[in-house]
Parts: sequence; structure tokens; C-alpha cells
Amino acid sequence: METMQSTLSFNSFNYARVASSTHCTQHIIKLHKREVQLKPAKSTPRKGPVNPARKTQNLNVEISPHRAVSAVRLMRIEFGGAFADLLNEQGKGSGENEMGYVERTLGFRTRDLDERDLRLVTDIVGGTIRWRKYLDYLILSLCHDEKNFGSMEPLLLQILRMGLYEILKLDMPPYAVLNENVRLAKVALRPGAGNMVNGILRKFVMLNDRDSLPSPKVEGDDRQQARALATIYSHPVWMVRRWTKSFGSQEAIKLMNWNNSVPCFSLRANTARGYTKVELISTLKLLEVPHEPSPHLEDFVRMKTGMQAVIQAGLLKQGLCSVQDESAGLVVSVVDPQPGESIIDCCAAPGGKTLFMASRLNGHGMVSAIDINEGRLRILKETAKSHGIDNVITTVHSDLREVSTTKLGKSDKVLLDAPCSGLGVLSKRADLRWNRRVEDMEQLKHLQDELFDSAARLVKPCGVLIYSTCSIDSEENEERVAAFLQRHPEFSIDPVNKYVPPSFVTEQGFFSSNPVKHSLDGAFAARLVLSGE
Ligand SMILES: C[S@@+](CC[C@H](N)C(=O)[O-])C[C@H]1O[C@@H](n2cnc3c(N)ncnc32)[C@H](O)[C@@H]1O
Repeated sequence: METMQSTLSFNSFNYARVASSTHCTQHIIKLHKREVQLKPAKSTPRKGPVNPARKTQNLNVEISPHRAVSAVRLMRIEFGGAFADLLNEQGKGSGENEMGYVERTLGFRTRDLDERDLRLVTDIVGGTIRWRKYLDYLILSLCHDEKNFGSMEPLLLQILRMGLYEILKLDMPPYAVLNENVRLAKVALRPGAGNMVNGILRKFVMLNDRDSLPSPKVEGDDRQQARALATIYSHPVWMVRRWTKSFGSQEAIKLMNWNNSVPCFSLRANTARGYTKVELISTLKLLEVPHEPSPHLEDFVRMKTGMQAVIQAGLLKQGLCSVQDESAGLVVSVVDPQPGESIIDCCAAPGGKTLFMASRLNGHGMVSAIDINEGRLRILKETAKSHGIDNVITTVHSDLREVSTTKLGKSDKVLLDAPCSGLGVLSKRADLRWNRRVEDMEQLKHLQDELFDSAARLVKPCGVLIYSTCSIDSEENEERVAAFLQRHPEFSIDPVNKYVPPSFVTEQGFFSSNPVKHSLDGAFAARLVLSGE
């Protein structure tokens, strides 16, 4: 009865796709209406864990499970507006519901995912999203004509992108990848789709073996060069133009390489629960997770791989540690929370910085966490409980611009971690580059100015206002601070050199972490003091 229920989300939709310029097309923007034809499932439970009795009945051993899951996840991310935070994906990846997910969406069953499969899903989904523009450029050039590419079913396109990515970037054996993806296209779509995957991947493997894949030439005027670089490094053209102008082309290329690399993660030991870095390190050793202590922050440990093991060991669920980038930790160092202080965190959810600040209060003082998003604020509350610091956190669900000072009062320190473009965290947020538009930057600037003014009302005389973003864009950072100081001469810059290592301090006395320079996420923070009068 519930057959095909969840396939409906992919059944008909409009979407715009920008195909990159190639020898046969110049930057076309098309609006397609596509029908994804999925084979009906024989029996499809809608929710919950798989019924083991049925598992064997519908088992389809022909399909590699990680590819099936990757394909539907890619569809969901591209068309469902989902958030491809790889860590979240890993967090969900217990494997329990994954096959239900494939069954509901593609209409067939395959075997459950093991740990290796889960890792592969993360790698393939993240990488295929990052490299989308470049992969589409290759697929378009391998198609007979532009029309074939333009009218390709979305699921077929995902399967091709995955195949190319696996061969090109994961160095998987080409013919094994080819066979698996042909099979997936046949089972999930139809035999003709399998033939198409076969034709295109074969041509690709042949060209790749001969080292003769097409490549855009970086030549012509600035715009043409930016277009070529955007294809080669798989970023939107507007970002390439912006970065080339601000940082020069060599730095822009380094930044894009960073964004395309597999992200590193850091864990923060939750000392508020009495869990120390030493204990965290011994647990990681037991779990055989390679790690190294942060050179910048006392409670932080870096790791490149092994997040799955950390999740499965329950370290995050038990509140013993958090996943937090060191750049975010350093913003908290700029706030420098002290026991007994009152702190307002203006845009607090989901609470990474709130929790770290609260843990630094040693049970004395209060962090008031304001956010407009109730759902995210609920996550913050739950995490505060599991971290054992809910006694020093109060949550306020409100638009910051409407918060009344008489109700909330004024605080010693006010952190405004403003909504921003997120251009500093593109290595972790694989899909973000495709969702941001240049017009967003203008809108964000206005919002940031409004929130900055609203946050300023909450600072006590002689108190401190910290403005931060996870962006590397000066329009969102230095320029917002300069504009604020023009409107509010009662504030002045307090240089951050007392709070963070010198390599993070800018000439103007701000904190700035840069992916290329520091191998961390990009972030910014300014510390401003309100005069006593
Ligand atoms: C960059 S995120 C904050 C991240 C958070 N500080 C952390 O460390 O986990 C920005 C937050 O601003 C919130 N926000 C956006 N507009 C807001 C407004 N007008 N008032 C209050 N919060 C707002 C969003 O809901 C989002 O949670």
C-alpha cells in the first residue's frame, strides 16, 4: 500500500542547473522539468528499522549498498534542500535506517551498510557534491550532444557523477566502478539508463587512461579565466572572481584546494563534565583513532579520520566531548569568559560557542542564549543538559532585534556570532558553495548591521561586544566593524593579542583564521569595548 510513497519527492520538480562552459556550450542556464522513473518497490515499510524477516525476501545482492545510499542521499541534498554537513551525515550513519531509506526511495533492497560502507558514503557524497561542476563539465563533454546532457534524469546524472568521482578522485578500480554503477542505473531506473552509464563511463575510462581528459584553458580576460578556474576547481564563478580580486589568483587556488580536501575535525573535551583532554586522548588511543592535540587550545584534539568510531563509542551522546573547530574555539578565547560573568550569546544556536563559554564559567555566572530558530534552540538546550551545564545557560527564543533590554538586562559580555555566508567553512559544508548566491552577500550585510546595532544595546557600560563570523570575506568582517564604529563611536577596538596566538591577530587587532594560512576553518572576531560614560 505504501509502495512508492517516498519516491514522490523526486517524481516531478523544476530546477535550474548551470552547466559550465565547455567547447560545446557557453554557460547555459536551463530550466528542466524532469520525471524520475523509479521501479516500484514490492513492499516498502515507510519508517523504522527494517524487518529482518523481510530483509532476505527482498534482498538484492547485486547492488553495492554504499552506492545505493550515496545516490539517494545526493538526490536528497540537491533537490530536497538538505544540509550536507558531513558530520551530520556521519552522525546519522548508524546504518540502521539506511536500507529503509534506499528502499523507500529507489524501490529495492540491498544489504545493510557496514562501517566501511558508511565511510564510503561520506566520502562519495561529500566529494561528488564538491566536484559537481567539474564532473558535469566532463559528463557534458562525454555526451553525444548537449541535449543528452540537458535532458538526463537527475538520478542518472548522480550515478554518473559518482562513477567519475570514484575513479578520478578515490582511485577505485575503473571497471569495478563501471559495472557497479551500470547495475545501479539498471535496477533503480531502467536497462537503457544502464547502457547510457556504460557508454559514458567507458569513454571516460579510456580518455583517463590515455591522460587525455578535456580541460578548460585558463586564458582570455578576467571573466574567462575565472570561468575556467571555476570549472577546474569546481566552485561558482562569482566566488572565484571575488577571491581572485581580494587575495590574488594563487591564494584563491589554494583556498579552493582546501575547500575540496577532506575536512579535518576537532573534538573539545567537556571539562564541565570532568572529562579532560588526557582522558579523551586515552579513549581515542583505545579506539585506534589517529589524533593530535591542538597547538592552540588546551581542551582540543584534532583528528582526520575515525569520527564513526567516536560516534559509535557514544562520546558525543554522553556529552563527554563536542565536535568543534578550533577556529570556533578561538572565538571563545576572544570572548574570554570568566566565572561570575553574565554573557549574552545573541545568535546562539545550535550552541557550539554557548556550551564552550558556559563550561568556562565553572558553575558561576550565566550565559543567555538568544536565537530566532526554535528548533535549533531546542538542540542547544538538550545538549546543555547532556553536557551538565544547563544550570548556567538560559535560552531566549526571539528575534534579536526585538529583544527588550528591560526584560533581559545588560551584560558584561555580548557575543554576536552573526549569520553569514559561511565562506570560511566550505570544506566542511560541501553543498554550501552551490547554495550561496552573490546577491546573498548584500542581504547578509544589512542583516549583520541590524543585528550588530541590536547586540550593542545589551552591553553594560565598560562591557565588551564581540562580533564574529565564520567567513573570510572582508565585507562581512572588517567592513561591518568599521561601519559599526562609525555609527557607534562609544565603542572602541580592544586588540585581541592578549587572547589568541599572534599568528591569528590582524594589523587592526582583530582575530582572523584563514584556511590557507592556519589549516583551520575561516573565522573572524572583533572585540569592542563600550566606554563607561
Ligand atoms: C552562525 S549561526 C550561530 C552559530 C552558533 N553561535 C554556534 O556557535 O553554534 C547564526 C544563528 O543566527 C540565528 N539568527 C539569524 N537571524 C537571527 C535574528 N534576527 N535573531 C536571532 N537569531 C538569529 C540563526 O538561527 C542561527 O542559529
